[in-house]
Amino acid sequence: MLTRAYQHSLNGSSRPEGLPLLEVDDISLRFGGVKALTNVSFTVTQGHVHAIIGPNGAGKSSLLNCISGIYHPQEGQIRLHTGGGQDFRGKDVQEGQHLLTQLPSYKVARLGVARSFQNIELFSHLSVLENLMLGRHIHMRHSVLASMLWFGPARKQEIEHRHLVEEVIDLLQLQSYRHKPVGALAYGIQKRVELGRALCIQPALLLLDEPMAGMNAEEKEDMARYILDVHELAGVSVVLIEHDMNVVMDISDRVSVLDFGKLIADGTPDEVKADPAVIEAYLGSDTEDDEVKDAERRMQERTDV
Ligand SMILES: Nc1ncnc2c1ncn2[C@@H]1O[C@H](COP(=O)(O)OP(=O)(O)OP(=O)(O)O)[C@@H](O)[C@H]1O
Repeated sequence: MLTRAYQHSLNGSSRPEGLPLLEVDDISLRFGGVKALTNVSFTVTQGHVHAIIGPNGAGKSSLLNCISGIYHPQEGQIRLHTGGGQDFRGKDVQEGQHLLTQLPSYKVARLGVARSFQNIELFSHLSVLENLMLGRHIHMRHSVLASMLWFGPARKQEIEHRHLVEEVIDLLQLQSYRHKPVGALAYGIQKRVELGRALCIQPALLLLDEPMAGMNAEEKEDMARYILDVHELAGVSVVLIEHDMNVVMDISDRVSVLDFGKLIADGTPDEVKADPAVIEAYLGSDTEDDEVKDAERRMQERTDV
């Protein structure tokens, strides 16, 4: 629940809602003989929560790594669309597109593609506030040293960033943990801090890799609510990998399904739930023999180069 009016927009994209924000266009990624992704295409729309689901080893993390510039697919393109609206300062931004597949990960991050990882990647000895402030470094013009010395423009900059960070703390209800070292917090709270740090970037697109992994039912429910707040109140577009189908179906606008590196379905949660290919991928064949044969067949398909 929001407790006050926010001065800063946390959404770093100026694309009007409903327009394509990210286009994954026919990408294929191989590791030696293993086809991690084969001819995968789909579009993420501005203002959507877009889930990527699939059984273990389906290629979900590889796909997220391709979007964030950690992996570079051998074939295909990923385009991030910018502009065509007003940025968070109210300035008109011309429409343009960036080929993420040609950029190293730090340049993809500078375009506002923020991500969280399956394992918590926070500085455990630093406080919640310090971890969140680190999420702002991408926007800081003055050096960390100048900020530490706390003079002139560096001080002004620090105060401005601190305001935004306080709004993220408020949105994610982290007030009571502000000065606690992250390592001392419960797992579910640490995952929330990680979400907060990604949000402090003012992302154009937020990539979340299994934000609810390892959580109990109550923690999952909380996290789902915070993701919805990030989406509905802050207007941030989200790409989410998640194993819990109930959560995915509840909070997603669109779902893409991978199986053995191929896109087998792409649609609304209801369309995907009713898709026979998805049901087969999740439930497998009727008998144990069929299951083994099916797994062998699909593994063979995947390693045929
Ligand atoms: N760096 C790598 N080197 C070699 N093979 C890799 C690498 N990264 C992924 N793979 C392979 O690519 C395939 C897809 O793996 P990926 O981790 O993307 O799947 P996933 O759907 O995220 O799985 P999970 O749900 O278990 O996290 C697997 O066969 C995996 O072993």
